[in-house]
Amino acid sequence: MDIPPFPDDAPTIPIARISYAALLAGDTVESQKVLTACTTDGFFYLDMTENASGQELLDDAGQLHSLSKGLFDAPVDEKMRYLNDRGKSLFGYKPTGAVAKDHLHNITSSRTYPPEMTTSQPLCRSFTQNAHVCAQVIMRTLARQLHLEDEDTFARRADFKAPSGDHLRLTKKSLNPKDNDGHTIGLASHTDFGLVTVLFNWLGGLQIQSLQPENAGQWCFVKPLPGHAIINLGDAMVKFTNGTLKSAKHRVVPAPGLQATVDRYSVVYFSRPADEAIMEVLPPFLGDGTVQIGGKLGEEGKRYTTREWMVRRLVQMGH
Ligand SMILES: O=C(O)CCC(=O)C(=O)O
Ligand SMILES: [Fe+2]
Repeated sequence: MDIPPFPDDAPTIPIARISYAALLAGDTVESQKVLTACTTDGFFYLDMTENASGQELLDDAGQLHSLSKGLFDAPVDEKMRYLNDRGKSLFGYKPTGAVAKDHLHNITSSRTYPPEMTTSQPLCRSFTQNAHVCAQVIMRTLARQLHLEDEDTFARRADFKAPSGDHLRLTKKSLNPKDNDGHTIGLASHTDFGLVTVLFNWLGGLQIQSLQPENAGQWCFVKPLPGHAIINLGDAMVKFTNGTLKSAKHRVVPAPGLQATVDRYSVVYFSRPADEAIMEVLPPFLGDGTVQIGGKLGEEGKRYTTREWMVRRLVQMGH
């Protein structure tokens, strides 16, 4: 891939670098790094190059990157045929496109996707399957590190075969010279809603807020690292653990330096609890019974299923 270099002088955050192969092997030092990352920055790099399923995920992400270029280059009226049903569904075309795990794997009935997407179904299936496994490996690692009796406490709530809001999202952001003014935000500050997000991008632009004393609170870039995915947790993990784990705020701004002159794509898998899973603090985190974190909905006292909760979050975010 021919992309301009990430500039040396752009402020970056040195998030942890963790080996996927080591997590799969149950390495305790690497596993501890996951828990530390998920209680501090909320983001970490996962090295995908040392094991077969990681490498496959990396290769599939590269192919989806190429596929994205074709999909987004289609004329607008062609793309509008696959328009997302705003406010009702996550899937279909909008300036960002998304494909449901459930549609790809015949878990629920599908919708119309562009022909390129249909012919690439094996690729999308393989990517979503491997990304789901990766998300569950992170969830099991966290459960073990938190000394939960059941290491599937989180992962079980993300049963692959159960209908859920899990999806693959392909995004493209084109250069708009007037955006490159140092102020424009491509994707406003937000936290992801779900369990674990597995992100691949090739250009800078993603930012999180620094925790380093010398520049605390400053938005700094998460510089893309070849061969690595970027992993972060969503609000469902915060809710389940009563605030023990963190879903960090992040945003996307134009890529720094010369990188701003080329189109920016990202390939993301969002894992979420199954639609029917109850969004509540799990017993090991109840402590003296005080719910620390009510989510962002002021929902104290009401039990929502994940589907209800996600719909409310979508409305809240103006989707
Ligand atoms: O494009 C990126 O690097 C991040 C995208 C993101 O945060 C999101 O889609 O939720
Ligand atoms: Fe996000």
